[in-house]
Amino acid sequence: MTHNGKTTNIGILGADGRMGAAVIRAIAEHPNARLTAAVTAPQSTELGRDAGVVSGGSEIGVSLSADLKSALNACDVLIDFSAPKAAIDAALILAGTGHSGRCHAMVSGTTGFTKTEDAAFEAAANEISLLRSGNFSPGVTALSALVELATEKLGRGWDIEILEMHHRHKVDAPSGTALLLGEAAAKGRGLDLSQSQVLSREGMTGTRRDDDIGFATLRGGGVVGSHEVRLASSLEMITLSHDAFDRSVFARGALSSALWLVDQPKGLYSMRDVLGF
Ligand SMILES: NC(=O)C1=CN([C@@H]2O[C@H](COP(=O)(O)OP(=O)(O)OC[C@H]3O[C@@H](n4cnc5c(N)ncnc54)[C@H](OP(=O)(O)O)[C@@H]3O)[C@@H](O)[C@H]2O)C=CC1
Ligand SMILES: O=C(O)C1=N[C@H](C(=O)O)C[C@H](O)C1
Repeated sequence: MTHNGKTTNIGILGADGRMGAAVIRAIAEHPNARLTAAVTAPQSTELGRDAGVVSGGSEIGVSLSADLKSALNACDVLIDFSAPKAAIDAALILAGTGHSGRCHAMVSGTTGFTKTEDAAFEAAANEISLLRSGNFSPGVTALSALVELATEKLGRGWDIEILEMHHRHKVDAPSGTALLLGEAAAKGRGLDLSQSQVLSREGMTGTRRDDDIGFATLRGGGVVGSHEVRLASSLEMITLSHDAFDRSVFARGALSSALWLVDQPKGLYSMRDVLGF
């Protein structure tokens, strides 16, 4: 992907988290991106420290701060890997009439939103350029297109089940990626995911309904992110799967998305728009 040689100023929300650190490292390696703001939670013990050092690299002259409004005056685009409340607060400030700062674009990878929170967050896209994805890896973006194609072509008679495994520190389930793949499967089959999803199973569940889309969640160790979509008929089964080996794959995808988004008009975008799937 080309970036027409200009330098884009980037702010990161969730700067001292696992993904925040990975994004800061990715920015440091990119010739057309510059970190200009690093925001974390008010209670963080890292406040005031240099963002480059906190991310495990060398000093870059940007201190970690809890001042989101100042950060939004210092960047062209905000990359968010934090928590649902923090992400929604940032989107509301950006979209609000009181915001006159330079930033009018936000890339968000935060997961774990309720349906109500999803709607509140995405409403910001009426005023700003907002790109969100449950997974910024090119591989998962391709996988979601493959899942949609397979479920569309195979049609009924193939049961859809989605399995995910993540590290022991993850706080939400099912993962944003599992839900994204569920949306793709539902779209291909012509279903509404909110009507079809079975997010977990326990006890006397009864038999499976034809249009169920089942989810299963595993947590353990340092697993970066593994997903499987199983399509099972009575005679055979297809397994479409993806494994992320390193968080840098998400960080680089989010950064490419941010460099793409700054040139887009306001609206809601996904990784599939960035990669042309
Ligand atoms: N879409 C994708 O490709 C990917 C998405 N994710 C998602 O990104 C999110 C973050 O993941 P990860 O980095 O592993 O989690 P971490 O817990 O390591 O990081 C989250 C960071 O956000 C900070 N934070 C919390 N509240 C606020 C706030 N109000 N303002 C500013 N910062 C805040 C936390 O600070 P503190 O610790 O002090 O609370 C922490 O530094 C999760 O939702 C995860 O699912 C993760 C990987 C890839
Ligand atoms: O929390 C994580 O780590 C990840 N979260 C995202 C998700 O919820 O799918 C993406 C990735 O799988 C890692």
